[in-house]
Amino acid sequence: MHSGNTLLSVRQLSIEFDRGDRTFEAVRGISLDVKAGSIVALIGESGSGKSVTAQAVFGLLERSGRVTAGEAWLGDVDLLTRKPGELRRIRGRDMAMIFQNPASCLNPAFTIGHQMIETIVHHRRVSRREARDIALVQLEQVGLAEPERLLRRYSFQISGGMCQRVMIALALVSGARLLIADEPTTALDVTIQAQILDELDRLRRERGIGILLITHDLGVVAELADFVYVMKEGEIVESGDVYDIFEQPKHPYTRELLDSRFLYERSMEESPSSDRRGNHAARNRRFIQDLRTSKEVVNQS
Ligand SMILES: Nc1ncnc2c1ncn2[C@@H]1O[C@H](COP(=O)(O)OP(=O)(O)OP(=O)(O)O)[C@@H](O)[C@H]1O
Ligand code: NI
Repeated sequence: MHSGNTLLSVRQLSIEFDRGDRTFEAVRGISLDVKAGSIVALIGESGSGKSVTAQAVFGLLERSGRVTAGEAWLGDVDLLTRKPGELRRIRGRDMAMIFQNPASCLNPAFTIGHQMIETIVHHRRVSRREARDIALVQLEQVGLAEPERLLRRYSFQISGGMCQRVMIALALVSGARLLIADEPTTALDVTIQAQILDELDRLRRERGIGILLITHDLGVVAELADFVYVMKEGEIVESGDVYDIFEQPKHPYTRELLDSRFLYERSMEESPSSDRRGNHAARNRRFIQDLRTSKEVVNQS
């Protein structure tokens, strides 16, 4: 599963913020890889440095922050050494990022259509008319009905789930190979969450896109991710195949993380009440075993 080629390779990345007269080291020498066609989860407690890592790779660190060491290779380009203009081009063409609050990334001053067509014209040598057709196809591909109508609407006129799909469509029109998703479903209700996650899974399978997924939802990690990195206080404390991480967490912090949350609320509802008194870790392990069995069945058929 991990034999595919590496899309993103982060090496020894360190990030610092100015805080008044002091500096704060938010990320300390982390390394991670994302391969084509895989979903790599970045998990860890709040404030551990997941989002700033994503922002640094994407070239969107706030002004008070800076990369003090390290490399981030996208193919044979070190993103951290590129000039802003060059980075913008790469960002549009080779990688895309979707955020927790999609509405904030779409511009409320322009229609969805305007923004999609601009993006397409910017990245491909096509006329606006052709760009419009591409936009329609792409919106349909991410499961949006009535794309014609959608093109005329503004971000504040559509639901969060639709907005997130538009963001994914926008990411795709540029032909991105790498997608960074920072808590892409946190702001959405459960049914819509599942649909968006299915969409990400499909992108990975059908387009071979590599996805770096930041999430607090360990159930999502168990179901979708191939590989997991665990962050704590700016460092990666453990990494491994998703099954290994869940079945045999080595670092006390990972164990704590697994103990602290039941992996999948749905299974919680399905399990008999006596089961609920068992400890989280045991139930999580059982959940992972079931998942592994069901995935193996799918792979064999
Ligand atoms: N602009 C900023 N200025 C100063 N410190 C910052 C800034 N942005 C982030 N930090 C600090 O960097 C650390 C890492 O933050 P980050 O947002 O990456 O955490 P996270 O792992 O994404 O947490 P969460 O799960 O809550 O999203 C935190 O201590 C945070 O306070
Ligand atoms: Ni974050």
